[in-house]
Amino acid sequence: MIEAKGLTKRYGATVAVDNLSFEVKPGKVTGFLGPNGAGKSTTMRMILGLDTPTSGDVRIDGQHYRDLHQPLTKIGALLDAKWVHPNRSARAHLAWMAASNKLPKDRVDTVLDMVGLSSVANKRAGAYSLGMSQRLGIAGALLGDPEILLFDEPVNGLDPEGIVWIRTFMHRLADEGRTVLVSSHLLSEMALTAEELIVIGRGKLIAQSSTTEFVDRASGTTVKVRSPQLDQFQGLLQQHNLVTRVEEPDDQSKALFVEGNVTTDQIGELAAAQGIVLHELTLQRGSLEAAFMQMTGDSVEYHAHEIAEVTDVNVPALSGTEVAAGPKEDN
Ligand SMILES: Nc1ncnc2c1ncn2[C@@H]1O[C@H](COP(=O)(O)OP(=O)(O)OP(=O)(O)O)[C@@H](O)[C@H]1O
Repeated sequence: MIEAKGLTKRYGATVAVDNLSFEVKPGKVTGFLGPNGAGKSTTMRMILGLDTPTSGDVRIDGQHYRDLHQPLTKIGALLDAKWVHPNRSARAHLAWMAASNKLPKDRVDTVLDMVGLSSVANKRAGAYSLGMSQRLGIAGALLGDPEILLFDEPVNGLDPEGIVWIRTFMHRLADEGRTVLVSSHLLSEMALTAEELIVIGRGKLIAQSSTTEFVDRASGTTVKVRSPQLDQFQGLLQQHNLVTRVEEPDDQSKALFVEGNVTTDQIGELAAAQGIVLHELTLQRGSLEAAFMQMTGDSVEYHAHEIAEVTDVNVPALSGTEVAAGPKEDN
């Protein structure tokens, strides 16, 4: 488990991470979400002892990174996929990492096989595509067979096949009981990958919950109903003070949507009590994008009009499936 308490990092006047407390538990993929500059990488660097907190604390199974006996056997990380000498082969790079951490040599071939790089293991890493480099970075993280894994933006720049591979791989690692923390600003991808979420904006915690709870809490649920007695049923639901709307998509029959976080059980029982025939009864969840916008809606309005005075949590608006990036300050 990773546990952060009041974690804070300042760079001069910039507060990169602001009194952040969270827990990352084993057996699940936890998504670490936030726009560019939110403080995700800084937090990961502090977990790994690469940056020192200005105040607060982060521990790995109760210990600071610096106090771990053989750190790579406890926690592995992919922070920067291009952090490999370009003239070294993947095998040589991993062999060097294994030797410098006193890890058994045979782990090199094991992890190359796990990430599907065995057939290109002797090629120069400098000639690798971004997808191959990400796989090599993941192999390095797995070298010590650690219980805890950190991946900073592992799917950035990957093609759809690479994205699906990484998603499936993360799920496998979590199913093996490992603690997996993955940062990303690709919300639609995180909705598929992460069971748990830690959402931050401007260094502060916005939410920590399961992905489902985050989406349901922020954007609510709707029940979709299709029925040959739709008008009659709509009237009945309105008598129960339920908010409904009817939609008629081109390719499907008319459907009724019941708002207000009602359950399919409630709607099904109302229909049964009146002998209404149902052809469909489905719970519809909002998207993670919609939830994120809802959670940060006030800030977005504020952002649009008074950007110069923003001092509190303020996550910029979203564009497509990504959290929009504000101008990043120089490091
Ligand atoms: N070494 C540094 N010196 C000064 N400022 C820094 C330094 N590292 C990070 N920052 C600033 O701290 C803030 C958080 O940056 P960080 O890279 O942790 O965010 P992030 O959420 O990982 O963003 P991205 O998605 O772009 O990787 C930003 O304002 C950034 O400019």
